[in-house]
Amino acid sequence: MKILQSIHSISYFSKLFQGTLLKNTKRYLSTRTMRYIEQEEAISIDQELFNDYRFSVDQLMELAGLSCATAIAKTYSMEKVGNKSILVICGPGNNGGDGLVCARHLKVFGYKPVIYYPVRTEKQLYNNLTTQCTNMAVPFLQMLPELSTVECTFALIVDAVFGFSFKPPVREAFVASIDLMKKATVPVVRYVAAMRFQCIDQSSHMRKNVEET
Ligand SMILES: NC(=O)C1=CN([C@@H]2O[C@H](COP(=O)(O)OP(=O)(O)OC[C@H]3O[C@@H](n4cnc5c(N)ncnc54)[C@H](OP(=O)(O)O)[C@@H]3O)[C@@H](O)[C@H]2O)[C@@H](O)CC1
Repeated sequence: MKILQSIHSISYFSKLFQGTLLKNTKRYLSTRTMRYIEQEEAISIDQELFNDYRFSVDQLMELAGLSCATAIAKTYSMEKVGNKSILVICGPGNNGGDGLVCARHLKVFGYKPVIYYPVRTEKQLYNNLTTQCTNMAVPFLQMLPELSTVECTFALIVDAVFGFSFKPPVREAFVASIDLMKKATVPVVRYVAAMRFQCIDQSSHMRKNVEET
């Protein structure tokens, strides 16, 4: 599960978009060539943001979701997406929260996000985020759509399932979602891609890493 273990904290991206460079991040930005960072590095960047810079989870999550939605809008224009929807698959943790924020901003941008959020964690933060989506008419699916439905209904999938707290193996509730993303021919967007303002689609890289799960 290399790609999941190395998924960046979105808070990291947030800093980029806010033009703030923290000490732990400078070493990742020394050249224009970006790379994946490992799970522990992502955690330490987040710790720095929380402890030294006193950011709150809500703040970072908002920036994370907005950054991801912005990256999607830059990569997949409304013309490219056409009349199709965007499937946002959310996990039970903060990465899933990032996905909920991303969906809300996609809606504001004029896209048609649809959320699949199979395991809801009872926390005020997530409850608020789901309420915001509901009130903004972003639909929540009760069931994961079939692959054939995904192919004809959705322009892309946003993978907001796991972040750096993922521990293999994937539990039953998310096996079908991971499997769907492996099989789908529509692009699968991961947060890691936001860094370069381009999204990882069904490239061999992404596919290879997903298959490592
Ligand atoms: N730090 C921050 O505040 C911010 C972080 N940000 C983002 O959040 C990400 C880190 O967030 P996170 O720590 O909540 O972890 P994340 O991986 O999203 O979810 C953990 C959940 O998944 C579950 N789970 C684990 N393994 C599993 C498995 N095999 N199969 C099934 N379930 C499994 C696990 O369950 P548990 O093990 O606790 O029972 C728990 O419920 C980070 O990468 C970045 O994207 C931004 O929002 C900015 C603010």
